[in-house]
Amino acid sequence: MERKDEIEALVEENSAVFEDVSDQIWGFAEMCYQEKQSAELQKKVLRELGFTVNDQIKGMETAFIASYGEGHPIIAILGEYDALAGLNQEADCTEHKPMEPGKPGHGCGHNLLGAGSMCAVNAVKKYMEAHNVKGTIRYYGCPAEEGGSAKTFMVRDGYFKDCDIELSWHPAQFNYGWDGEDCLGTYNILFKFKGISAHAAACPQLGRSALDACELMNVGVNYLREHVIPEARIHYAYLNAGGTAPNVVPAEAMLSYVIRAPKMGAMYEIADRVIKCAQGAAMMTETEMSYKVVSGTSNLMSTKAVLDRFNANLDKYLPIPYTPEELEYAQKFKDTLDKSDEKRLLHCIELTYPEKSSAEIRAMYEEPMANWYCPEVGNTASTDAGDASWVVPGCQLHVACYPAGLPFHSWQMVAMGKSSLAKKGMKTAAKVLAMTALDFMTDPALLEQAKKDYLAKLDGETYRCPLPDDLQPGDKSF
Ligand SMILES: Nc1ccc(C(=O)N[C@@H](CCC(=O)O)C(=O)O)cc1
Repeated sequence: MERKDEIEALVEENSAVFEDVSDQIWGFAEMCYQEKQSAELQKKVLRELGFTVNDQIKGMETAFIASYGEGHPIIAILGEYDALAGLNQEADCTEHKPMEPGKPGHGCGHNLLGAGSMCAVNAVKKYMEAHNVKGTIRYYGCPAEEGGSAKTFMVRDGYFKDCDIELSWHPAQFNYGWDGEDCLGTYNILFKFKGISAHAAACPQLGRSALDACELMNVGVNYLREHVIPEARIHYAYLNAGGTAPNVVPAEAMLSYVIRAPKMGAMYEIADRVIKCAQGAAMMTETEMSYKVVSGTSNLMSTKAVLDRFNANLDKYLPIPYTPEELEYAQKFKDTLDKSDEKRLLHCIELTYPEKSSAEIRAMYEEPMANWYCPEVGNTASTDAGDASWVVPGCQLHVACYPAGLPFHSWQMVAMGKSSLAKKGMKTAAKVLAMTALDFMTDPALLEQAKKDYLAKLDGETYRCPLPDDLQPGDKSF
């Protein structure tokens, strides 16, 4: 049997357990570093399948590394399983309908993400056993992708040091290996202002408002936005607005800023300018300002040889065999979307299929699911898998689990997370990941090429970890 068919069979025959893991994690919906049940379930399943589990990962109770085999090549497949705040939603429901309002939900498909990667390492293990393949396959159980940058800590603390290749995937709206060009590095800084409280009517002249300082900082940053590269993003939230009483001058207030840019150098420069806005605001209001970096991720450095293998293997498993019912289901969710994104999506298809007429492009766009290869451009996102890609040759795969245009971090994405359609995407991802892992495990020349491509991509740059040396995972105390 061809390897492609053998992997297909291994994924399909063993998929029930991973579909169940995905559904259970969807239900747990645990956030940033609190993924206790999600991690326990995955460790239990992987141990039962014959993997050795190391869960003594520095500072992270919900991280672990499961491995099978020994020696090089060591291939890492990364998994995530954290949920997002406030996105709770009833499964399969085409209207926004929280089951428990305010509770978290899997709005970025991480229930499928971790389970799909587990499904891939299991298929690789079974293939290695059957064909006596030498090497090591690992599953990296990575918590807190959403704002916790767990992988960045794992890179900083040396957990990727001996890997030869790292592979990841993300549930998506299109099918493609990600070249990482529109991936942005992130830097999360907390700003604290200390003022002096006073009676706001009796002695306002004695008060110094920390809230005013925050507002002036935000105004300063609003002006700054015009003078940074257009790809940059600067977003913020109030963590403490200084209280709820207008008649008390707020003595303390706090902001959380996330600065993003496609190149790390540009990101650090913009961060320095944001800090200047904070200093200026403190000077204007005679308050004291301090700041702390609490998380950070690097842009994705896709290795060409890995990207090419992802796309070649994706081609082997597309189109995904959806049933008419699944396509009808997808269309119902597609109908809930804002049409204003249409131009960008049509443009993505045009770029990939320049030989097609505009009527053909439109017809492809109108399909309920994008069941073909097409890189999505302009959907800028960040990921802590970026840090892994700076230290090990690797890449991130995208497989459609949702219709084109369905936004990440939306109630629709939560609603579709348990569907058979999304699970077909998960299984397709597992097949492509497993095939790609085996390509690198069994072909030394290809592995060598990946190392060359990785160095070429770095082009002499070295990795600078965006996290302070002494920062602990999940520590947002300030
Ligand atoms: N292939 C993808 C990878 C990451 C994301 C994503 O939404 N990431 C979050 C998390 C960012 C972080 O790492 O802190 C974001 O951009 O806000 C989306 C698609």
